[in-house]
Amino acid sequence: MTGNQTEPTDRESGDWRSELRDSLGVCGLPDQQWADFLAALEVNHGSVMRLHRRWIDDAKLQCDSDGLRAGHLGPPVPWYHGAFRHGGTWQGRRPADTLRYAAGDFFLQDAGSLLALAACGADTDELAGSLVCDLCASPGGKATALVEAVGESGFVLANEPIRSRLAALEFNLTRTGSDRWAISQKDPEDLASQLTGQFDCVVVDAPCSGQTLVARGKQSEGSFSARQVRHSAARQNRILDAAVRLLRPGGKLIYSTCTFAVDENEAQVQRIVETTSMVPVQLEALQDYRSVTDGCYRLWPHLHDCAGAFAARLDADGDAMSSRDEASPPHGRDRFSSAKRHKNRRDRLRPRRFEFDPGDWITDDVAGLHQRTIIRGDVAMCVPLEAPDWVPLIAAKLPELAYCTGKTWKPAHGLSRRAFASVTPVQTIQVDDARARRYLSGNVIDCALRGWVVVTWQDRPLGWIKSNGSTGKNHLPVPYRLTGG
Ligand SMILES: C[S@@+](CC[C@H](N)C(=O)[O-])C[C@H]1O[C@@H](n2cnc3c(N)ncnc32)[C@H](O)[C@@H]1O
Repeated sequence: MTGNQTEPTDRESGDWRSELRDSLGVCGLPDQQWADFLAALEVNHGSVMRLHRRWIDDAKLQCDSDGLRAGHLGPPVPWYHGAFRHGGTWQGRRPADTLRYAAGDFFLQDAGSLLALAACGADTDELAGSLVCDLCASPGGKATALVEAVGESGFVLANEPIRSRLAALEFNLTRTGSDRWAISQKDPEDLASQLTGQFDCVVVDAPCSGQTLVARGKQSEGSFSARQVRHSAARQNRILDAAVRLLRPGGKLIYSTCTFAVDENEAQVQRIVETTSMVPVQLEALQDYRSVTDGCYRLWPHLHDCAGAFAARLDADGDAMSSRDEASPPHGRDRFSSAKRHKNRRDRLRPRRFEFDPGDWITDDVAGLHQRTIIRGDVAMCVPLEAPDWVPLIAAKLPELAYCTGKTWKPAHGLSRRAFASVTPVQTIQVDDARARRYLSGNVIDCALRGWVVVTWQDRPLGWIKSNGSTGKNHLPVPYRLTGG
């Protein structure tokens, strides 16, 4: 795409601007905004920092001022509590090179992607204790916020059908420090057949023509073509129909895209309203971003300093859904019968005794108290006891507990990161900034302890070392290391 701006009257065939203008349909911009919109489309708006909820005061959802403001956080993102602009560097470094980022204090994402999270109340207590499905989850910009939002009594199933995208999702979920998640790799229709009527909230951040991503070089001009829009809309129809089936009566559906085309946005919502008992929800907090269709919200690059975004909120009419689902078994264990039939034979769900002793690494009795442990091949994973029965049967990946090399079991990196939540390490070593940076760069660090030790920085767990009483060998997996020096 070139930087040339085109007048609204330019309609020669094949021009991406006219295709874009056509695709906006009823959401078309007034002529006087068109040039600004086109110019803003080509600007890279940069990412914002979404703070982990543990750094936001629970009672008032006020930003914890401990060092965050001093680190030169910019203005807050108006549509999402706890997200801030940062102006390119923070604490003199790129945000992704800071110790706070390595420790999981914040995530970096486009401000527009926070619109969908605001629509489901992920920045409030609305989702606390909920069972949430993120149906199109990788790389996890939304799933990580959802995991934080459901807290210690909820659970998130992060589904991503494309295998090659699971690693990024797992990486980001591990950074949350929570064990209240599982990853599935299912086609949405298959998932809906297995888990009909289970979820309090389903988030569909749908694959789309990606018209907002052109400035970031992630999408070509082809994303503006009517053909591409039609192709995406057809896929969205299928995903949305599956999403509705996954909802329990009274549950909420969040639909979002990163495209402008009305056929992928408002028209999808309209279709769902007309063909199901879902009801659009007007959200007081998002009134400034209302679109032409009830329950729909938009951000524009020239108005809101972000790539642009669409989000909608629809709630399931409890009564209508109950009668629709009368033929289905009630909410509860029976629902999982079909999933149970497909029980994964690789799982050893309740090993008679561990082939390793997690008590060498953590003080909690992982087996008996809070977790079910599942061993698949060389990896031991865990599920909170209160999570639904179907979780191990559906999950492609779960929070890791340990892994085996040769005959030796070693603690998984994810276990060290959960030192915030369910896990208490037997041994920790507190390090200052310089040693933290050395550790996060993959180096050994001095340590007078022996055995497995969690390295902590400002009380935040960073990862494991195995120490011989003088030197701690670095066990931080490469993807979690800092690259900025
Ligand atoms: C817009 S991205 C999701 C971004 C993610 N929610 C986040 O916030 O980081 C859409 C995702 O949907 C996945 N996807 C592709 N086809 C799909 C399908 N048929 N059903 C569900 N998800 C699909 C893509 O692989 C991609 O990871």
